[in-house]
Amino acid sequence: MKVLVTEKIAEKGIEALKNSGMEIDVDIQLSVDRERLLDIIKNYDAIVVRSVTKIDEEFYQHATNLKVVGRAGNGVDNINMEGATNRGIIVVNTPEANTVSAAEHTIGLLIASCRNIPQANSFIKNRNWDRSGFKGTELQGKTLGIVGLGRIGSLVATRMQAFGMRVIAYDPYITDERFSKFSVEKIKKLGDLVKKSDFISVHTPKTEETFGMIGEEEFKTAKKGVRVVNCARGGIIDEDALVKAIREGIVASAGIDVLVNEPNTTSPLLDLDNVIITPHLGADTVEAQNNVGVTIAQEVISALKGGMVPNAVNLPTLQHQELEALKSYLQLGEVLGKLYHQLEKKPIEKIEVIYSGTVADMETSAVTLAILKGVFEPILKERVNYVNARLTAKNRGISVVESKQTVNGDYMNKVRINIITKEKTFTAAGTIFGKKDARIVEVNGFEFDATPTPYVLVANNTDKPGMIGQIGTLLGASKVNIATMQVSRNVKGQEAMMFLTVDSEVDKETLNMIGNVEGILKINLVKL
Ligand SMILES: NC(=O)C1=CN([C@@H]2O[C@H](COP(=O)(O)OP(=O)(O)OC[C@H]3O[C@@H](n4cnc5c(N)ncnc54)[C@H](O)[C@@H]3O)[C@@H](O)[C@H]2O)C=CC1
Ligand SMILES: O=C(O)CCC(=O)C(=O)O
Repeated sequence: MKVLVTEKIAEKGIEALKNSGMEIDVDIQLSVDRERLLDIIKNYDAIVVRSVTKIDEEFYQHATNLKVVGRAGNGVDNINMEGATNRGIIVVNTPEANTVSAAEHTIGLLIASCRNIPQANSFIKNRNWDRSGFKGTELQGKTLGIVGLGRIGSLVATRMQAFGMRVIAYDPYITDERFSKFSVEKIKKLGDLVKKSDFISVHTPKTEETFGMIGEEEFKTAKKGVRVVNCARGGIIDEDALVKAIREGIVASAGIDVLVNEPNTTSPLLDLDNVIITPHLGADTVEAQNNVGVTIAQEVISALKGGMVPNAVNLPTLQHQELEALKSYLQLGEVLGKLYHQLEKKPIEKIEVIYSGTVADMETSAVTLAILKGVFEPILKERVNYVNARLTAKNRGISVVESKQTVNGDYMNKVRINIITKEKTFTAAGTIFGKKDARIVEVNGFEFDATPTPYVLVANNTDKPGMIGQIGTLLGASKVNIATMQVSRNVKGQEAMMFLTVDSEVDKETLNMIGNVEGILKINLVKL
C-alpha cells in the first residue's frame, strides 16, 4: 500500500504510517502543485492532507487507486464528500484531536485583538514607546455570542465564563440540554445574538447555510463597537462585509485565523489596523499536531485494511468502544450477506434486516452496511465497501429495511436477513456467542450452529441414507479435508441441508461429481 502525504503532519504520524509497513511519500509542495499531484495520484492507495490540498471531482478522476482520504484535522470542506462516497473512498478525519488548540487560539485572538497586543508589540519592536493608541476593552461583564456550540464553541464558552463574560449562543441543531450543560443562554435567532453581543465568535462548519451567515445585514443591527473572531472557516463572517463594517466603525476589532482563499497574502483585511490575522494556526500546537498526526495515521491504516473506522466522515459515526462492541457483528453481517449470491442467483428487490435481542440496542446501521457489503462484493467488479454499500443497493433499485425486536426466542441476540426476489425469499440468520463467536444459525429455514470459515460447502439433498458418506468419499479423493459438518432437516425424508466447513478450495470437477450424486439437489462452495 502506498500513502502520499501532501501537507506537514507530525513526525510521529509519519513514523506510525511507516511502521505499519506502508510505503510513504511526503511532498508538501504537492498541496499547491496541482498538475503534479494529478499526475501521480494514481499510484497511491491513500492520501493524507490538511486544509490546503483540494480533493475535488477532478482529483478523484485521476486517483484511480485511491481508497482513503485522511484529513489530518477537523474541517473537511476541502474534500468533496459525494465524489468519495460514490467511489467507495473512505474519508477519515481527527475531529477531537485539535479542538483544545483551536479553542485556545480563538481566545488568544479575542484577547489579543481587543487589547491591541500585536499592534503594540510591533510598535515597541520598532523602538516606539507610546501607550496612547492601544486602549482596549475588558471582557468581564461583556456578552460573548457564540455561533455553533459544538466541540470548539463549547470549549470557548466555558473558558470565557471564567473571565466573567455572559455567554450566549445560537445553534439550532443542538438540544436545550447541551446549552444547560455549558450554562450557556440559548438564543433562538441569529439576529438576536448579533444584537445582544459585545463579542461574536463563530464555530460552525463551513456549509451553504453558514457561509456568509454574518454579513452586511447582521452588521447593520450589531452593537457599535462589536468585536468579532473567526477561527472556524473563512467566509462564515463575510470578508467584504467585515471590511466595510470595520471601515464604518461598526466593528471595533477582528481576530481572524481563516480566510476564504488560503494561502492568502492579498486580502484587504490585511490592510486594516484593527484586524489581527494568523495564517490558519488554530491547530498549530505541538500537542494538537502530535495528536492529529498519530490519530490520522492509525485511521488511515485501519481504513486501508478495509474495516470500520471510528472517525470516518462518510460512514456512521461510531465511538471507539461502540466499534469494539460491534466488530463481531460486522463480521457476522458480512458473512450473512456473502451467503446470498453464492447460493442464489435471483435479482434482489428488497433486503430486510431484523435485529433482535441485545444487538437491537446497538448502532446497527453499520452492521446493515456490512451485510450489504457482503451481498454485493462477490458479484461486482467495482469496489464495494462500507462507504458505498448503501448507495450500491440504491443504484440497483434495492430497498433496504432495518427493524428491531427485543424478544428473540432462543438466542440472546440474532441478526436475520430476508432477501426478497420476485420468485422467493432467501433467509439467513446468525448470532454472536459470548463476546465474539459468530455462528450461522439458519439458512432458508434449516437450522444450524455453524462457525463461519473461509470455505464452506453447502448442499441441499434428499434426506436419505448414504448422502454424507458419498460426499465424504468424493472430497477425500480430491484431498479436501472436512473440518466440521452439520446436517439439518425439518421433515424426515424430505429436503435437508448440509453445511460442511472444509480446509481448502474444492475444484470444479469435484463439485460436479458431488452434484451428480443421486439425491444431491444443489451444491455450492461458499467463500466467507
Ligand atoms: N482554525 C483552525 O485551525 C481550526 C478550525 N476548525 C473549525 O472550527 C469549526 C468548528 O469545529 P467543531 O467545533 O469541531 O465542529 P462541531 O461539528 O463540533 O460543531 C459545529 C457546531 O455548529 C453547529 N452549526 C451547524 N450549522 C449551524 C448553523 N447554520 N447555525 C448555527 N450553528 C450551526 C452545529 O450544530 C455544531 O454544534 C469548524 O469549521 C472547523 O473546521 C477546527 C479545528 C481547527
Ligand atoms: O492545521 C490544519 O491543518 C487546519 C486545522 C483545521 O482547520 C481543522 O482541523 O479543521
